Amino acid sequence: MNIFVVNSGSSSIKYQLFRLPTEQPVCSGLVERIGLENSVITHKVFAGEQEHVTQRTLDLPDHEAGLREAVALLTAPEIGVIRDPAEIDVVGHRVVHGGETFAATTVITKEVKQEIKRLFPLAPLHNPANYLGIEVAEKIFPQAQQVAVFDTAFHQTMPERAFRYALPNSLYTEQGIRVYGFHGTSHKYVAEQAAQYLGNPAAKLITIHLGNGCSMAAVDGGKSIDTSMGFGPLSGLVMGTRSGDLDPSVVFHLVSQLGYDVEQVSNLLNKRSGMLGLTGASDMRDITKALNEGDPHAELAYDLYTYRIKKYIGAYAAALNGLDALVFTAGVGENDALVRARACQHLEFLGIQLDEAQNQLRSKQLREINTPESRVKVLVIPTNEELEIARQCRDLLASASYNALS
Ligand SMILES: Nc1ncnc2c1ncn2[C@@H]1O[C@H](COP(=O)(O)OP(=O)(O)O)[C@@H](O)[C@H]1O
Ligand SMILES: CC(=O)OP(=O)(O)O
Ligand SMILES: [Mg+2]
Repeated sequence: MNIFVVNSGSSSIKYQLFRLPTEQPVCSGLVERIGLENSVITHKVFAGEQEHVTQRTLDLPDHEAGLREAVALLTAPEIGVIRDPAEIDVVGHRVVHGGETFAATTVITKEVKQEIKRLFPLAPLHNPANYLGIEVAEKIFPQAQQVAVFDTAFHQTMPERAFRYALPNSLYTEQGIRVYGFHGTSHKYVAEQAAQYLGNPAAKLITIHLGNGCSMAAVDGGKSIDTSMGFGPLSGLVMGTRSGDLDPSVVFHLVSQLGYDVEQVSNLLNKRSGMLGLTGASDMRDITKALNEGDPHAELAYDLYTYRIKKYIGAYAAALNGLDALVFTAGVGENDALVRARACQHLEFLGIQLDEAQNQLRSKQLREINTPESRVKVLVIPTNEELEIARQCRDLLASASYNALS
């Protein structure tokens, strides 16, 4: 079974082609800096231990252009891994917001697409990109089964005290206003990897996903019990362009005193805040460069970003009533040693001791970056949302409920 997985992030598209039951991908790719100057597509084809890399710098104005470029490489005469798009049996899509409707992986129908569309206002940076990915994939792979895997699904195990807001009950019961949580596919994947590494399925973990969007989860025995994003992917940590936690009074002030309308508030908090608002750049590599050049805005932004992570570590250690490991993952979490060092600074009282030399080492493998004495393990685990999505597509299509339907 050929499963092509499409993960449309807010600034990137990641894709992998799996020929199941083999879990090693046939090829993978990353389209970065979509909508910015000099987008880059990096396409890797795997053959045993060998890896053939093609990289192109070009201007990709949107996700559609990015996905079309990826498919051109999939079928390219010399490096192509398929001859015809018809060889793809299943396209697995990451969909960020599934609301209350989707607690599990779902075959995409017209009704499912309508619901994903209805949720646009709750995830304005993501669901439109995910939806577009589905529409483009339906055109390119018309014979394939299209499947959606939702970021929100993993967090459905949260207890009510964690997922409810202190608002009138009817806003939850009638309008579905509650914490949903996001990046669930990534939190689930790295939490499983960590539990396996620790040899402890009951491990108490804090998973820290730092990409363009950032979130943390408290995971107890494989179940999410709390997470930092909420009704939409806007609350919690400081992100590339999103503010994270904010007193709603700021919104009242923007509207009543500064004349903002809803669209402008959403645009400000989703697209012009976070690291971009503080430094003028949203990509952490650009901010690190500014930091190294002594830019005071970059210094403050780093401080805010890492202090927020540290506060959530404290909160989740309390929520979990103990802690076995911290797990850093995603673009920033896997690569930025300074972020990890500052987020873990002065947490010795919680049993967290980072080993500075281990922290500096670069690797694409799971690694331990705590000192030997550290009571809590600090792990860097490369996330693999695409593999997790492929597994869920496989399980859904093999399930009795799917086969009863078809
Ligand atoms: N080597 C690196 N050092 C620091 N940050 C990095 C590095 N590589 C990637 N990043 C950062 O990771 C972020 C993107 O993470 P990613 O998980 O790919 O995001 P998304 O899936 O939300 O698009 C960007 O801020 C980028 O600068
Ligand atoms: C939900 C979310 O923030 O996703 P991303 O990190 O891909 O932007
Ligand atoms: Mg991502």
